[in-house]
Formats: sequence, C-alpha cells, structure tokens
Amino acid sequence: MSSTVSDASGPDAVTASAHEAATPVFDTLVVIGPGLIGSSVLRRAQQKGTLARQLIAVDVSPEARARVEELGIADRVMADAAEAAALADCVMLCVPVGAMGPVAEKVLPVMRPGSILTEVGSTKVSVIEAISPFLRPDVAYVPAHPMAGTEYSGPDAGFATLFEDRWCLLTPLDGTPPEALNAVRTLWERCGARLREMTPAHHDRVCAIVSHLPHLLAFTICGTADDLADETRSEVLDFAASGFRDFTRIAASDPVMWRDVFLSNREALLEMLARFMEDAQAMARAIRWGDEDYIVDRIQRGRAIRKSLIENRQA
Ligand SMILES: NC(=O)c1ccc[n+]([C@@H]2O[C@H](COP(=O)([O-])OP(=O)(O)OC[C@H]3O[C@@H](n4cnc5c(N)ncnc54)[C@H](O)[C@@H]3O)[C@@H](O)[C@H]2O)c1
Ligand SMILES: O=C(O)C(=O)C[C@]1(C(=O)O)C=C[C@@H](O)C=C1
Repeated sequence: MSSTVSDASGPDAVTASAHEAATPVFDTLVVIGPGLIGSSVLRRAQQKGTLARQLIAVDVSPEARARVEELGIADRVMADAAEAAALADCVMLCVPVGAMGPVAEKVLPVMRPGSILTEVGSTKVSVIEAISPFLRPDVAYVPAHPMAGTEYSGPDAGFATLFEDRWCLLTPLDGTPPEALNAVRTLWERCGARLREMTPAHHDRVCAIVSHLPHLLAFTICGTADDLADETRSEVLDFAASGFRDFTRIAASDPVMWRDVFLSNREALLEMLARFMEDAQAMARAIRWGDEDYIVDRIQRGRAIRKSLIENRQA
C-alpha cells in the first residue's frame, strides 16, 4: 500500500492501495517520543522498510535523543517537534497521554496540508479532547492504541517484534477520512498487529478493565506488602514467590505514564474499580461463610480465561 500526500489538498488526497506491499506507507514518518512504543515503531520501520522512506525521531529529553542516535534507529533525530512535523506526511505522537495535547498544539499549525496526525495513547476520550481544539480540516487525525507493551520504558526498551500478533485498536472520529484511516491501519498491519475499530468511549471502558485496573491492583498490592514489611519489620517480601512476582512485573511500569493513564481515564477506571470491589466483597463473604461453590466457580472462571488466552496466543 502506498499513500501519497498532496501538498495542495486535504486528507482526501491520501491515496492507498492495499496490495503494493513493497511501497512504504509514508514518505516521512516523524515519531515524537521514541520510548518503548515509539522506538519499537522505528525499529520495525527500519527493519521492514515498508512503513516510511525517511524516519525522524523527536524527543524533549537530551538523553533519549542521544540514545536514539547511538542506536541508529532513525535517519534524523531532532529536538524541535514543530520543525520536524513540518517535514512529515505522518506525525505519530508516542508521548505520555498528559503530553498529547501540548505536543499537538505545537505540531498541528505547521503540519503539511494532507498529512496525518496519529497517536498511540493508552486512553482515547481525553486524548481526543486534548487534541481536538488544535485540529485543522486539512490534516487528518487517526487515534490508535497498540495493545502491546512491557514494564520497561525509553528508547532502549523497544523491539521490532513488539506488536506482532497483538491488537491495535483504532478509534476514528466522524470526520476521519477513510484514506487516512487506511494508511494508519496498513502501518500497524505492517508492524504485525491485528486491527479492530471501536468508539473512543468503548475503548476506554475495555482498557479500564483489561489494562488500567490490573495495573492499579499491581501497584496497590505491592504498596500494601511493602507497608506490611515496614510495619512488622519482617521479611515478607523475601518470601515472595511467583504469584507475587507476577504482580511486581506490572508494578515496575513507568510512574509518569501510569499517573497520566489513571487520571485521563478517571471515570471508566473508577467504575471498573467499584465493580471489582463489589466482587472482592462477594469473595470475602464466600470465604467468611465457607461458600465452597462460589469460591470454586470464581477460580474456575479465572482458569478458563487463562486457557482461552493461551489458545489465542495472547499469554
Ligand atoms: N508502555 C506501554 O505498555 C504502552 C502500550 C501502548 C501505548 N502506550 C502509550 O504510548 C505512549 C508512550 O508510552 P511509552 O511506554 O513508549 O513511554 P516511554 O516513557 O518509553 O517514552 C516516552 C518518550 O516520550 C518522551 N517525551 C515526553 N514528553 C515529551 C514531549 N513533550 N515532547 C517530546 N518527547 C516527549 C520521553 O522523553 C520518552 O522518551 C503513552 O501515551 C502510553 O500511554 C504505552
Ligand atoms: O505488558 C505490559 O506490561 C503492559 O503493560 C502492556 C499494556 C497492557 O496493560 O496490556 C499496557 C498499557 C497499554 O496501553 C497497552 C498494553
């Protein structure tokens, strides 16, 4: 698939053909925030050569820029987001969700007519709200969210196969031109991802239960265990075997990223947390009254979910 972007007309000028596998989707892809996600896209783009002809990385952090240079995963590394965005036919924001609005405000005024702005934020409603005031009719905006990651962050954490066999969720807006949506879809397909479209609100509810609440629980359980170790001055954490260790992997995730995710998906996350607490109360009641059937039923449901994820190569 190739997408050509006219300088003179709007996003409708982007043309795409799904079968031209060898032609890069974009001419110049600018990745703003080449951390775990952004540097994985760059690595994949470099490895395959079918995502973009030229790769530009932009980061506010001098250390991150130096590291991207050393790793050699972009053709150019720049400090000024606006200067880079003016060269692009696609700008991909890979910064923490709280920085999406301010970065969009910088880049949108200078983006070329007919170009595409996309982002990979873990939440969608509030990111779209933050970006929307700066949108222009001649630049297409395609919100996306690759459901892949690790507990590590920064340019060293990325790898080219991160998105393989993972979902990438697209939440197009009413005005998102189909050609632009198609170009972003092809980019993620070429990263190895499986694509699904949904509304931003549905996205946020789904991610609240399958991603944001599990992180909240992992951070909380680690904090509780740590408090207990302090209070009792005992070695509880020394005996943490694999059950607790599985939580600590998730709890090792980046604090800035997760602070932003929790605050920007506040409503859906609090709703899922309330439901979880009701279910946890029900489990507490079952344990108190010795309700063996309830306990076994809940555990069996957990096992069934794990089994189906393994069968679908998601675990
Ligand atoms: N980590 C995950 O598992 C995961 C998965 C899918 C989506 N996401 C989303 O992707 C985005 C990036 O996450 P990540 O894990 O790659 O983060 P990261 O911390 O690894 O990388 C973010 C990079 O953005 C840079 N940055 C921050 N503010 C900036 C600004 N204003 N201008 C330019 N650069 C800036 C940082 O210096 C850093 O290099 C977030 O929005 C996150 O919600 C994360
Ligand atoms: O695997 C992990 O460590 C992740 O945290 C990845 C994970 C997730 O919760 O599944 C985290 C945030 C994203 O927005 C998408 C994926």
